[in-house]
Amino acid sequence: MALLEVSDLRTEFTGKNGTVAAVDGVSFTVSRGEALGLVGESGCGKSVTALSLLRLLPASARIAGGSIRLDGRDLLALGEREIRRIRGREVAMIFQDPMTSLNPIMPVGRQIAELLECKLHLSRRRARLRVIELLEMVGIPSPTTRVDAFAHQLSGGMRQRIVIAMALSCQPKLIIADEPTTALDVTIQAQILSLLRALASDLGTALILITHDLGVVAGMTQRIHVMYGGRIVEKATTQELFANPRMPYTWGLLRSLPRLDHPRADRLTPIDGAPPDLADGAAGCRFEPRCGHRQEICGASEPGLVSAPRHTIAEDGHEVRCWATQPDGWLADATTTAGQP
Ligand SMILES: Nc1ncnc2c1ncn2[C@@H]1O[C@H](COP(=O)(O)OP(=O)(O)OP(=O)(O)O)[C@@H](O)[C@H]1O
Repeated sequence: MALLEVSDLRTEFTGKNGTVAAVDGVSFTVSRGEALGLVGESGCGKSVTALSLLRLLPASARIAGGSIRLDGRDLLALGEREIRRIRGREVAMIFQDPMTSLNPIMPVGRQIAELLECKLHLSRRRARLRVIELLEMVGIPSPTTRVDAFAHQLSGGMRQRIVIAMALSCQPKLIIADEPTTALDVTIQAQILSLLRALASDLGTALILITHDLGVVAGMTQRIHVMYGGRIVEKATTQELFANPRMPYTWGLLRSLPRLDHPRADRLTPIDGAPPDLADGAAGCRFEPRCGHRQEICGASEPGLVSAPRHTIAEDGHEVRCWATQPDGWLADATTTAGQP
């Protein structure tokens, strides 16, 4: 049994202009200790998917369908007290801006200690000692001093290390990291990502890494799911996705990545057009208006997420939502468009 099983999840926002499904029919699993990347442009539904998992949605949103199972337990059926027990203790979240997770008027160490006292029932003294160990583990220099620092006295990278220590403090089974390094300098980003990867893998913690940047998940995850317009449009192992991407949207994401073999910045090609307006309820493939390979059927009806044809891929389990690259599609054999600006 997978650690996390998300099935046909649908999360809707209701506002003045009616109801839109920000997450629409999303299904995926995460195994124990596995790292999964959830990738796509801004607004494609990555964060809403993550917030749905822990039922941390804003008041204007609701989970309208599907199921979320953690270790076999249906998280959507739990009461508020029970889901609160799961947060932090079994599933922890790391957000983009560490300041959203840290209390500015409480020493950082005390914030982690409170979690340990409340969730693991450690005494105040034992919690403080454990916090110092955790700060050491995430590479905070002089942890016995820094334990009493306030968030504003630390750099952005140090704050994110504190947030990682907080996420790991109760030894959760799963960490969801939503753009954990976007707010940091590039050099610090790499340090924080490798720290997160090393700690999660040492401790056997599963990880869902959410990012708009395929480059970030390349070295961090075993599998990648690409999202577009509230849907998953491609699923594959990380190696397979980079070797044999099948969906034109994924090709676009890959073309917009800097590459060492194409050092000139002008070789980067952003994807033309804007993400879809989820309110317009178009019948076809959601990427159709921006796709350079579209044909009539693409605007008329939406393809399902199906296994890619075996002769064009190296691995089973590779799924794609695209008329063009399905077995009898007009790009059924095209595999080289990827990353070839
Ligand atoms: N507070 C909100 N009110 C109304 N609609 C929202 C709200 N938050 C998100 N949405 C809708 O959900 C969609 C998905 O948003 P989400 O934040 O999950 O995207 P994302 O892929 O995580 O992008 P980003 O990286 O910018 O956070 C948005 O395009 C928008 O339509």
